[in-house]
Amino acid sequence: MSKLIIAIPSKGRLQENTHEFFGRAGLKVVQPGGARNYRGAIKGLSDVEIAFLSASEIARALADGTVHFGITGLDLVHENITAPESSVHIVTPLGFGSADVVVAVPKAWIDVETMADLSDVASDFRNRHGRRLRVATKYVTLTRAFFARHGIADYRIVESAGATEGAPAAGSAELIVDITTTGATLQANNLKILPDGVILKSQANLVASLGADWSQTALAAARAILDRVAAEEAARDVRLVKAVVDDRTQALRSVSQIGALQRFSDTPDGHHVSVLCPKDVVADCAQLLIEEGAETVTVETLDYVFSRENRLFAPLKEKVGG
Ligand SMILES: Nc1ncnc2c1ncn2[C@@H]1O[C@H](COP(=O)(O)OP(=O)(O)OP(=O)(O)O)[C@@H](O)[C@H]1O
Ligand SMILES: O=P(O)(O)OC[C@H]1O[C@H](OP(=O)(O)OP(=O)(O)O)[C@H](O)[C@@H]1O
Ligand SMILES: [Mg+2]
Repeated sequence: MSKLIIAIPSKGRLQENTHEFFGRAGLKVVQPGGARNYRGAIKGLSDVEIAFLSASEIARALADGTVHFGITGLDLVHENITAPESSVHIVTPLGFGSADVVVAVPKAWIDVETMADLSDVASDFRNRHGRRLRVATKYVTLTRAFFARHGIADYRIVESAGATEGAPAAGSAELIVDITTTGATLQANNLKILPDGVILKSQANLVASLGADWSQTALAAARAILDRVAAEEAARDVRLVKAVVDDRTQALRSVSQIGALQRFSDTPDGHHVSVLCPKDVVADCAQLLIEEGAETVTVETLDYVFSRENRLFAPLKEKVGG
């Protein structure tokens, strides 16, 4: 009878967008215990519990199986979870929290343009100074794996909890691996990204834990949540187009040729058409319907498009059984 537990960021960059994401799906997150209470609920879904954690704690909770779903950055999934493929399932990217984990070196290193150049510098550095090149980062796991892939072994990691970009100027490291969005912080610290040194392109994701207790209750609640999320995502890409035409069958045939247009509903009179049209070809669709005799074509934005098949739930169910 265990409830579905969803971990969402309690603070930081992902918090606001996460609330917007739930809001769009028609899900209202409530904190009955007040803003400082770290447990919450979703209005109307009694089998769901919300855990408010920091983005990096969410990645660890997913790995441990103490929560079923979590919203966190892909960077934190790969940094904090030892074998992500076997312990979590990515349900869907969420379109916010975009940032790249990158290798950045001082701009003054004009001879270093690639990871191969960095590899040469690392060997030289050791020979010349009798100590290893220092890389400041909080992405220890990602850095080790990436440097190994580039055959770089002559370096040492200096763990940095914050203000990593300041390390080279402060003399505590020669280069850094850090997260960047606008590049403003790197720029301000006279650092440049190595073009082939982009380790990971991250964004916020809805992630499921494979190790959580997926009871029938939890699975049913997951389905209810993912139905709404999938329905909202599907609605964003289409418009409902309506018209009265000379010949319905003929008109449907015509508009079905301009892309993934699906027939939406049947009407008995043979003249009304109402179709779901990909939003970027709406004007073409309207034109075709006018050619098929329509005087007026109306276009509506939809809130949700629910389907029998849920493209988000099916792959999850496959993995967690049930
Ligand atoms: N410009 C950015 N700088 C840092 N993180 C960003 C940026 N843009 C998006 N993010 C994402 O935000 C997430 C980190 O958010 P945040 O710093 O709030 O959490 P945290 O690191 O868990 O918190 P704390 O640093 O207090 O432990 C990461 O997944 C990261 O990819
Ligand atoms: O490329 P930019 O757009 O400049 O963003 C990147 C910077 O933003 C983040 O720091 P944040 O301000 O979140 O502080 P933090 O180090 O305490 O997380 C991150 O750690 C970088 O320092
Ligand atoms: Mg942070």
